[in-house]
Amino acid sequence: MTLPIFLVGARGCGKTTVGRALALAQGCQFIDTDFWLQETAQQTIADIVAHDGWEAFRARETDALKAVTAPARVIATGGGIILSEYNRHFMREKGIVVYLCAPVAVLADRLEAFPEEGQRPTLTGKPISEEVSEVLALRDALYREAAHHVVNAAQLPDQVVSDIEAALQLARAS
Ligand SMILES: Nc1ncnc2c1ncn2[C@@H]1O[C@H](COP(=O)(O)OP(=O)(O)OP(=O)(O)O)[C@@H](O)[C@H]1O
Ligand SMILES: O=C(O)C1=C[C@@H](O)[C@@H](O)[C@H](O)C1
Ligand SMILES: [Mg+2]
Repeated sequence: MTLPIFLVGARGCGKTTVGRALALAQGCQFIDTDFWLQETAQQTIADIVAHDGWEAFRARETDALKAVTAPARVIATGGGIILSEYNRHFMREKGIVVYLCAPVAVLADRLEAFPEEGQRPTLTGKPISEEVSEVLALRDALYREAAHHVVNAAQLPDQVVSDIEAALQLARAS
């Protein structure tokens, strides 16, 4: 049985982008909790948060995580999935968790270029660079706590995929 691979990390670290490429390289199915949740709800995340609040969104996110978890899948998660202790333990128990780690400046540049506000409503009400810095400072330790592997996500997507595959291979061999 091939364990599911969960990609975690900040908004803009490339979980969706790298996840698609990794799934292709591994011959696995690709699933994204944000996409699954929005499709199932027939609403954007911004609409869910505006109508029901962040707490309701977080509950739906845990439901999405549980629903999409299956063998032979690469699962791109939402940036805040690690806020829940339940989710952190669930991912570590059920599969292999990879933290795509990138510095604030790289994340902020990507999010400024591709804001996708329907999927990424503001978390703090502050400008992007300030928000990324503040949120990453709070979450970095949680991404690391959840992760079996940490990779440098500031590289080109193909290089990030190669680094993940190398980490998985090394772990399998040891
Ligand atoms: N390694 C990379 N190099 C250059 N650009 C990238 C890389 N990874 C992602 N990007 C770009 O950054 C933007 C955000 O990437 P992506 O949507 O994959 O991030 P994410 O981690 O899934 O974010 P979220 O947590 O909001 O779902 C995209 O427009 C993508 O093209
Ligand atoms: O970092 C976050 O808290 C979020 C990231 C996105 O992937 C979405 O899951 C949502 O906008 C929340
Ligand atoms: Mg994504």
